[in-house]
Amino acid sequence: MRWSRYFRSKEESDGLERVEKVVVFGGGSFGTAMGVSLARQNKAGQVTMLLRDPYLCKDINEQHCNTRYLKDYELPPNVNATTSAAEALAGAQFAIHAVPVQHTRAFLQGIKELIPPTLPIISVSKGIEVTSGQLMSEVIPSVLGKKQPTVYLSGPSFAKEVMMGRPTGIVAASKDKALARSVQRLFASPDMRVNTTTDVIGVEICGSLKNVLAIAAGIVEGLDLGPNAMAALVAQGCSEIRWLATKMGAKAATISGLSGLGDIMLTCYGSLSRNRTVGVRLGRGERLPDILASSSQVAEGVATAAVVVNLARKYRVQLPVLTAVAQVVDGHITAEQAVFEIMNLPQIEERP
Ligand SMILES: NC(=O)c1ccc[n+]([C@@H]2O[C@H](COP(=O)([O-])OP(=O)(O)OC[C@H]3O[C@@H](n4cnc5c(N)ncnc54)[C@H](O)[C@@H]3O)[C@@H](O)[C@H]2O)c1
Ligand SMILES: O=P(O)(O)OC[C@H](O)CO
Repeated sequence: MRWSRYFRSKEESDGLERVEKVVVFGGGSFGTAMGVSLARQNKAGQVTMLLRDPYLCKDINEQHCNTRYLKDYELPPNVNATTSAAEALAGAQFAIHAVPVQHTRAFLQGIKELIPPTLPIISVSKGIEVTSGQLMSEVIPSVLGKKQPTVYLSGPSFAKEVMMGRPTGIVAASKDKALARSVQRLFASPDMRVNTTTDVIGVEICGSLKNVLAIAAGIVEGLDLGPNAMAALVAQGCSEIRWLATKMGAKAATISGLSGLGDIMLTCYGSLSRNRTVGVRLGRGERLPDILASSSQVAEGVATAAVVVNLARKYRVQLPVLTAVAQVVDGHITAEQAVFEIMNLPQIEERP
């Protein structure tokens, strides 16, 4: 028997019963994209997005378009939106959490009384909370309780590519292997492959730090330093992420997998990356407040960069590239000064 037929028959034998409803927290580009991915396959009878903006709700419900974040794409008819958490959560069997990390705690605290304790939360948010230094796998349980089922989705996945139905590979990380497999079956499609892992820390720290490295990659692009410099920078950044992630308990397979190397390559080299774009504009001399004010979309690496400095200190790891991003983002040094300082660090032996 061909392996593909074997695995297909196995999946079909224990396939997920069709999900009647999925709620999406956060009606931005990725929450929309992942909800649409389910709605298109009719894997979820109804996808309801919980938004704050009643006007955007109206556009989604009447024009079938997320006119603010994905205006060029039509939404399937089984995607709707509401500003009512009670309405959004009613009957939902999974929740996709796509609210930016820095706003997650307040958001969840505002609706936690309405969230059933057995509702699986599938977090797609990538970053580290500045106020606590916590990953999403710490923030969500700290608000909803440690028994709330949670899965953390990460990997090389631009929202627009998902909306276009282009092949995408991601990782579903959970300590609950059966839950990770359920989420794998929920999102798996001819357009989306979903690996599973129990290495939640590894998936989360890689997904968070790659955003910081992408800002550095953008700076190299913005300064027009060329492909040699870009390759050297990304390689150094990969080492720094490996050193820190390993110290934090990440598995090597995760670091070299989709949520690590895969997402690093996509975000550092992919022009769709918001984090990379922030770096490009910093490299061209724009001020960070002007850059952030000009976009309605989040670049999680800007906030996460500040936390990297504390993590480097806590785990006693030298992270010259990742910490330089924090200094540029804070305005302590310019992009040019960051490059000068890194290039003039002592010449060293390659570290494992
Ligand atoms: N866009 C992508 O390609 C992509 C891919 C993978 C993962 N992600 C991650 O998904 C998360 C969401 O990113 P996005 O791209 O959808 O962001 P976005 O900027 O497109 O949208 C953010 C959404 O969060 C909402 N929001 C902001 N502050 C809020 C608050 N205080 N309370 C409630 N809602 C609030 C906004 O209204 C908006 O709907 C991020 O952590 C991002 O790193 C994004
Ligand atoms: O646009 P970015 O930089 O937030 O990256 C989006 C996704 O995380 C890519 O995997």
